Amino acid sequence: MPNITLSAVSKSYGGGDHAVKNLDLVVPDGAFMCLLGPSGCGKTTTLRMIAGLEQPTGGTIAVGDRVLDCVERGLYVPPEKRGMGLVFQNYALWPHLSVRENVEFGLRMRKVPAPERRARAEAALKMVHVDAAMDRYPSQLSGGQQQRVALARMLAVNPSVLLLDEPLSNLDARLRLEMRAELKRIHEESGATIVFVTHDQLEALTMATDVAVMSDGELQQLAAPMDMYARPANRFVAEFVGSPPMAIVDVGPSPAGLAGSLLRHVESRGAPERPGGVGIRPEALRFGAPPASAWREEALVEAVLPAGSSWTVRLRILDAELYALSYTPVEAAPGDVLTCWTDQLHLFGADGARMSSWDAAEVRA
Ligand SMILES: Nc1ncnc2c1ncn2[C@@H]1O[C@H](COP(=O)(O)OP(=O)(O)OP(=O)(O)O)[C@@H](O)[C@H]1O
Repeated sequence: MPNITLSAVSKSYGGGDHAVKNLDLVVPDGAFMCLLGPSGCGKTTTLRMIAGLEQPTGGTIAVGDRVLDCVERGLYVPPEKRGMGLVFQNYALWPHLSVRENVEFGLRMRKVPAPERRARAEAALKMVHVDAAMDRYPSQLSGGQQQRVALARMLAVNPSVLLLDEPLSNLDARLRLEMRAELKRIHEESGATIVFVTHDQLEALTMATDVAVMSDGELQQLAAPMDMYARPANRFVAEFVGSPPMAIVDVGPSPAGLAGSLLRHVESRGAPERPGGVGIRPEALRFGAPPASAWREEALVEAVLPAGSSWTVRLRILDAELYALSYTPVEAAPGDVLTCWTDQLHLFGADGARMSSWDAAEVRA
């Protein structure tokens, strides 16, 4: 299936505020795209518009050359004619049908002959590893198994586009982890295009090939997950993606303390413009002997929080409190003073946008 293209898509409910504003988005064929953002940012509305469950109030949605929605031309293709599979947060399995019958249901509706139906249902259940429970009823399955059956039901129909709205939200932490790996495998094996809605940045980073971050109905950044993590396009994305989040130090008109120290450093490193904010990821804050090009300061250790495989350290640096995240043991105690440094600073302009000229300057340096 070709790309899904949203052009200047808007949606307002009942003439109120826009849930989605002027959205331009291309979902490439075969992509695993996550729509990521906080509650109410418009991601579910976007997914429902792609599915045809909501009609946009402005713009165009197309798959390749086939226009599915065009507000200007009064064009709208209903969900059942879009050839897309849907799984929503509250997946409903028929309680009186066995697992196999549940998966065959959609195929029966499409009048697929019985032997083929059976074979496709079994193949889909194998793909999600629930084939051993084929003759059980939903009430005899765990939540995770039920979730997989819902996925199998969708996969059996063989859609080239899968639309998933927080499908892992009812699962416990261990199952979520397992299902992330499963979904990634299913994506690779099926070759389907997946659009996945989540507010969980870890889910987006671990599974997606492309992440679209939304806020307040608007697209903030569209990028491959690790590119987004390394080079967030603006302060919103920088603070939303990453845990613990990036600290962004405001640089006012007469910066003192930590802001002053950071500003002096970036100016000495040839920052092309004066930033409005300087961001530091906790794991980019290091201890010990810094390289000559790094920013450095003395830091007072306030607390050390070991968590098995990582150590979070709360530091006071000049007038500010920052968190450092280390994946090697931190042998320090409250009251100790350490030299901390980083060579990975993120600069944002007064408007909050990333100063990519700084990234380029850093690469040259
Ligand atoms: N049927 C509706 N009628 C009126 N307003 C709606 C409707 N559906 C969504 N909205 C509003 O549109 C905005 C976007 O909602 P949407 O559900 O798309 O966000 P979301 O990012 O998916 O949030 P969540 O993660 O909480 O589901 C919100 O302000 C919401 O209140």
